[in-house]
Amino acid sequence: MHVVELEGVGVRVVGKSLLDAVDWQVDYGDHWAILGPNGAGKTTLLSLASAVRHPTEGTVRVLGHQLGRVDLRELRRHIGLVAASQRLIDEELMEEEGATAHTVVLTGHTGTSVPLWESYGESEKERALRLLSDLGCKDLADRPFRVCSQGERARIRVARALMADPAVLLLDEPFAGLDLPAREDLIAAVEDLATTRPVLTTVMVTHHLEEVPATTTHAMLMRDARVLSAGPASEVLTSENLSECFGRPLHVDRLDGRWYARAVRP
Ligand SMILES: Nc1ncnc2c1ncn2[C@@H]1O[C@H](COP(=O)(O)OP(=O)(O)OP(=O)(O)O)[C@@H](O)[C@H]1O
Repeated sequence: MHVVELEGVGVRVVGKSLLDAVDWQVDYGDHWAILGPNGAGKTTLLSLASAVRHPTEGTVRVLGHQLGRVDLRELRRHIGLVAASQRLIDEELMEEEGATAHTVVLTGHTGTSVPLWESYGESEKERALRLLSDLGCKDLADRPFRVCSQGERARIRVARALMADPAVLLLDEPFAGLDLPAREDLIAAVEDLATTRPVLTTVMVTHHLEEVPATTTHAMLMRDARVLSAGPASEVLTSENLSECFGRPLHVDRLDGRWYARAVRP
């Protein structure tokens, strides 16, 4: 069984194809990075993998369950999603209520945007603290989420997503708006997760090759609603493939396991 499996998948809205003829398999313990220009279809792909939407055609299976034949809410309990689009809905309430970072992580246990205190025992409270510590933000436990920096919030969000002990963690542009140290802290935290949780599968959407963690095992390049290339990261993230994907000559370097891209000068 695959964690995520797409066969001949298309997603269409009136007059527009958001995904076209996509085949994809994610296995347990894989760490995928998905790259592509704006509008390529990356977020649409994640919305299928996170059981948020159905395909217009083809088959999507997540954790062995075919979308369309399963209770999506039940399935979503096993999927950790950190997406910019969720932020406004989930976090505004908690900010207004003055919730601490620890409380925000606890709400991941119930999958709610307000804390349900009767559902949290000592073991959940300790687990939330441990997750904050795993993400390198132990000292933030009692700090109001409202005052946490963007970089701290990004790591708290990952801790919250892990609170439900998901089989797969989906990260949609987790580095958006982070400065360099905050970006590097989050990359280090994601790399640590790959070491400390070998069975956790991750899929990350990002715009920048520099943000791809060294622990990434597989990559997909998307363009115009289609998959341009997908497979082992070292085979996919080449100068030739990246140049085709972003539509200009790029040179790709690899250093200490990370990837870097720059434009080829004429
Ligand atoms: N409901 C919709 N109706 C019409 N067009 C849509 C709809 N949802 C998405 N799109 C369009 O489909 C395309 C793919 O969107 P998607 O968000 O998947 O791209 P993306 O690769 O994540 O882009 P970005 O890097 O800019 O976030 C975009 O051009 C977007 O405007």
